[in-house]
Amino acid sequence: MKKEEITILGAGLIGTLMSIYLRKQGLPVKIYDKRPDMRKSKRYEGGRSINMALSHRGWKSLEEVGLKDRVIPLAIPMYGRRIHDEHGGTSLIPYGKEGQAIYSISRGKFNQLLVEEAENLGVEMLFDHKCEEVDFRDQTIHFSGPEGNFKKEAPVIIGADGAYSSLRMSMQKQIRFNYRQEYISHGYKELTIPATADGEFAMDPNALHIWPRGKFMLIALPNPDKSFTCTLFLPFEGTKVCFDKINDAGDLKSVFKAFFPDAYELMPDLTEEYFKNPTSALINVECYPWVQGHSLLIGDASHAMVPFYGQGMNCGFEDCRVLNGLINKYGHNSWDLVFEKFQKTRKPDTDAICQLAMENFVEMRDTVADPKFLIRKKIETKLNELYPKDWVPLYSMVTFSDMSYSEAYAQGQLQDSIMRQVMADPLITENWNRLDYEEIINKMETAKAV
Ligand SMILES: NC(=O)C1=CN([C@@H]2O[C@H](COP(=O)(O)OP(=O)(O)OC[C@H]3O[C@@H](n4cnc5c(N)ncnc54)[C@H](OP(=O)(O)O)[C@@H]3O)[C@@H](O)[C@H]2O)C=CC1
Ligand SMILES: Nc1ccccc1C(=O)C[C@H](N)C(=O)O
Repeated sequence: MKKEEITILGAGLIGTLMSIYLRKQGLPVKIYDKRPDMRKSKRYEGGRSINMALSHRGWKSLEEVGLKDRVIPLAIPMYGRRIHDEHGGTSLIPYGKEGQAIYSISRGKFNQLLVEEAENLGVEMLFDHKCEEVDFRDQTIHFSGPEGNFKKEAPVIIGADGAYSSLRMSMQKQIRFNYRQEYISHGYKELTIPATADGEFAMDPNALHIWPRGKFMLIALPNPDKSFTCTLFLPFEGTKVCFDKINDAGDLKSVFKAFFPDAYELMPDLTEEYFKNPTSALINVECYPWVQGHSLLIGDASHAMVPFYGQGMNCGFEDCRVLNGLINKYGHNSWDLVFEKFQKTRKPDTDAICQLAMENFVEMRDTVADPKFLIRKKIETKLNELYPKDWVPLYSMVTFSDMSYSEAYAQGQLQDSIMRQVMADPLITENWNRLDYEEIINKMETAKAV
């Protein structure tokens, strides 16, 4: 039987990785993207990029398509969060066990690598082509491109066209399509800590730096050129420190001097960058179903999450691996079945990670600065050492395993309820090392059985 051509919308990280998976199955694939070819234009240099943190789920997909070794040189390991206090002091909180790290990677070069690999495998790439609308009655796509507007038949469509997906917008016009979007109260601004005059990193390169300040925070992730991409997360308005109240170089300087004094010293271009770079918004999108006829949403198009768990890309890469597994299992001509199974199995997991991503914002900007957070980390690390099968910290389940996100979420809730009881002891700071760890595990097992 002739193999149907698959049309992918979006040449971002997810669309390109999906195309690589499909080509490896011998399927014909075309990708359309509304932007110019990133190899010829400076696509992501808009001052609105947040470095991503590649972790186990992402690496697993890259390994499966044989790309892990080519991505390693683009990525820098970060073994923990380096917390900066208001006086310039720092401390490191490890992410997991010794040697476990998340990897800082910037979007531009990584995306280029995936585009090149896709093209080498025979994927046809059509840049400057915008999907205007999908008509599900006859599976056609309306494009605008350099050759003008045209309509094209597309027997199988995968929408990887991001948080503002055009495929999803067409689905929204169908009946019984559920959609929810939420802009959070905070926005973000990209800033830079450049390499030092002698070409070195200005801070510890193997950590994700956080300046947690309660309602707001600054973070910095390392780049291979020895600079750091920093992201300032502030409320848009309504608080003492917010984007609305920083109107000139003086306002900016007083905020940075008061709250980020050590970072301030390392940012010679702060004023210029701050007023040049846009302030961007952060959106969470949930929708369902993801399927209409032979069209399917994946990646941010189906579940755009806030960036705080560093899982958006990892989750999207896992989407590709799961979808590829289903195609392998049910064959190239069972799209109804494959798409249905995909959305049913995947939706609870993406709901869980969207929720966790929201919650991790509070942890990063606020909780990490509480000395009790460190004690709790120590207790959970010890529980994991003593009972590695029974107690794995939530962060590790999400970041260093491929246990389903929904299972990790449920187990995390359970562990959280036990830890709240443990932490309620007013003498916990002194007593944490003398706790009855077996009793904690038993409590958790009992709660699980209920
Ligand atoms: N670090 C960052 O700043 C960002 C990181 N990401 C990461 O990437 C992950 C995966 O993103 P992914 O799902 O690939 O989505 P992306 O937004 O990265 O990629 C989607 C691509 O589709 C293009 N597109 C949008 N609308 C259309 C259209 N109508 N027709 C054709 N092309 C279109 C987008 O262009 P355009 O961009 O112009 O809309 C973009 O190139 C995210 O979860 C996140 O982790 C994503 C975005 C920003
Ligand atoms: N890449 C990011 C971009 C923006 C905000 C957070 C991240 C993270 O990766 C956070 C990390 N997982 C953490 O929990 O410390």
